[in-house]
Amino acid sequence: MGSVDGDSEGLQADARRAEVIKWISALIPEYRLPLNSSDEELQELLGDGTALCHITDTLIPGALEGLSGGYASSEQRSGNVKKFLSVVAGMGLPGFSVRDLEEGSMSPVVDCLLALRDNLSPGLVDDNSGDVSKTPPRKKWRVPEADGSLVAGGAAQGKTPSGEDRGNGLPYPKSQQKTPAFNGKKLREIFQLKRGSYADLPAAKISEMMHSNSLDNAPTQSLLTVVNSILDESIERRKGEIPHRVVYLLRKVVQEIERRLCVQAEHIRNQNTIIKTREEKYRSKTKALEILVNGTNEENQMAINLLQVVKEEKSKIEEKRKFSEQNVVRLMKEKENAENMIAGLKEEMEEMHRLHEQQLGQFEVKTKQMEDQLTSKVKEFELHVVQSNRKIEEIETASQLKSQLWNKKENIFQNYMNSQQLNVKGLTVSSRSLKNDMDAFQMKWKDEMSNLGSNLKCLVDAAENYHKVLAENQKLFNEMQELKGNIRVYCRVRPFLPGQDKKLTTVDYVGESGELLISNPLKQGKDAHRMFNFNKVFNSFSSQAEVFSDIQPLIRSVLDGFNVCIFAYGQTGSGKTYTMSGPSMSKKDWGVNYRALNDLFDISLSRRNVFSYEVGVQMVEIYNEQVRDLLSNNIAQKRYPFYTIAMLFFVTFLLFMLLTSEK
Ligand SMILES: Nc1ncnc2c1ncn2[C@@H]1O[C@H](COP(=O)(O)OP(=O)(O)OP(=O)(O)O)[C@@H](O)[C@H]1O
Repeated sequence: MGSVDGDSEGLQADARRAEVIKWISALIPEYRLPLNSSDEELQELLGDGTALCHITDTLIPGALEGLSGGYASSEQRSGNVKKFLSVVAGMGLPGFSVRDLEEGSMSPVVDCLLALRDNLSPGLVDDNSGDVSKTPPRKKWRVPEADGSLVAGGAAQGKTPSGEDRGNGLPYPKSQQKTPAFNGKKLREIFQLKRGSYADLPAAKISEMMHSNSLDNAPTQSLLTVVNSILDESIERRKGEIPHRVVYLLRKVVQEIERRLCVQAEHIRNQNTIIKTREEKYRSKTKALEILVNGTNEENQMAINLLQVVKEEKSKIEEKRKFSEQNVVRLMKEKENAENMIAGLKEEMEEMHRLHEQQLGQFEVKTKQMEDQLTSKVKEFELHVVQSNRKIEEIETASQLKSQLWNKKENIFQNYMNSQQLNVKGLTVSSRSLKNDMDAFQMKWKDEMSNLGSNLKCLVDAAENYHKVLAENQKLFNEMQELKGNIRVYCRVRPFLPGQDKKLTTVDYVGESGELLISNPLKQGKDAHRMFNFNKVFNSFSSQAEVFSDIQPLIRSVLDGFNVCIFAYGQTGSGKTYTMSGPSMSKKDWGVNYRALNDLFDISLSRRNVFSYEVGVQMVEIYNEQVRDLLSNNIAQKRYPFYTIAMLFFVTFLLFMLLTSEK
């Protein structure tokens, strides 16, 4: 029987564990486990307490936050499991020890969780009994006995109507905590009432209770017990009404609870302010520490720099030390050399001393000999002196005579020298003035030469530029001529000759742009008027100069190396000779030929410093297919044959007359 009992107990434990697993899976799907999971698997899920905290947080949001605040003891903060256990204990539910969970004895853990489920989420219980229609048991308000924190019977009940979080317990004044002695007698009586007896409370009793301060002094748990009891009673009675006085009592109790919750909320706000102030302080401290760290870094950097400088100094000192060591070695060598030298010098000195003494002996002997010689010579000299004195006297008298003579000569010479010096001075003055004149002349000459050089340079530059500009100008000019057209046709209308009828003109209109309208009165319609277009039409009043002005630019092109041909064409008497040569030799009447020659000479004259031109003339008349040289006086030579080669006509042996000027 014992083993059967054991098996049935095991089955019960499995079923309970499966229930717990099912509940957890329904509550938090991410913790889903197979229903037939073992104790070990459940232990693995719940072991670190995270899942337990998660479950608590889901069921009672904010319950764990309260525990980490000022209402939880230091032991309760140590771990997630302890937090969970503190909440469970606060709700008056059976708990388990941390060790149970650590050692894998899951039975008390399962019991605890099932109790929690029954207490907080009965809706999640899979009720197989079919009593689904039953009203789920109302979640009850309870106050944890250990720390006095208030725990709501459901997640939704953790909030006040204003949305303020009231999930945490209200701290009671010390005088009120777990001291039923403070509860009034009336209230104790009410708390001791059995279920179903609140409705029957006499109004006088309730009123008395309301007027006393028993509600203010009552612990929150007692107040909640009253609320729970009244609500339970109202549920049990179903449609039965709650007496008005009980409702009044209920409202009063609820108001008291709300007041306490408000006080608690205020307290939490104060705590928050304190925490923020502390946070602010910590921030400022952190900043100060950062500044300190920065300062330390700078000092470190300075120390490193100093170390660097010290290293450099050290290396310099090392170098100096090496240098001084080398110096010492060198000085030692020099000392040795000096000592050797001193020894050599000493030897030399001794040798010299010896030689000196020898020479001294020789000198003494020589001195004696010399003294003897000197005394004999002094005697000779004395004799000589006497003779000399005599001679000097003779010479002095002779010299006096000579000096008188020389003085006379000197005076004469002095006079001559003075006159010569005056002459020299005059010469010097004149040579100086000459020299100054020469210098001034040289300076002037130099200035003029330099001016001449700079002018010459300017001239050369100008000439170079002139050539360039001239070339450019010529190019542009000839391009312009080309643009105007290589072949141009001008028309000149001859005026009526004396005696001609002026009314018979056929020229109707002469346009500015070269249009010429000719009318023919003999014809009708379209043929009565004919329009001709030329480069330009000169009317009967156009002067010789006007006609030449349009041809003039081409003459310049000739001197720039271009070939130009100007010829007049027209019937007899139309004015060709008039236009090309002119009616007379007066300058005003000059035709194109004379004006062209005049221009050729003018331009060649203006360019004479740059170019030299030769101008020549040939004059030919072709009349009745006969060529005549108009410049030749020889009548026999006047006629020349045509040679026709490829449609070009060449005239040979023409007289070429070189011209020097237009005259
Ligand atoms: N523009 C003019 N103004 C005034 N008179 C003109 C003009 N043109 C021509 N004449 C005159 O017309 C006459 C004929 O001119 P011109 O001799 O020049 O003609 P031509 O064409 O040379 O004749 P030909 O072919 O026979 O030699 C001349 O008396 C001349 O003075």
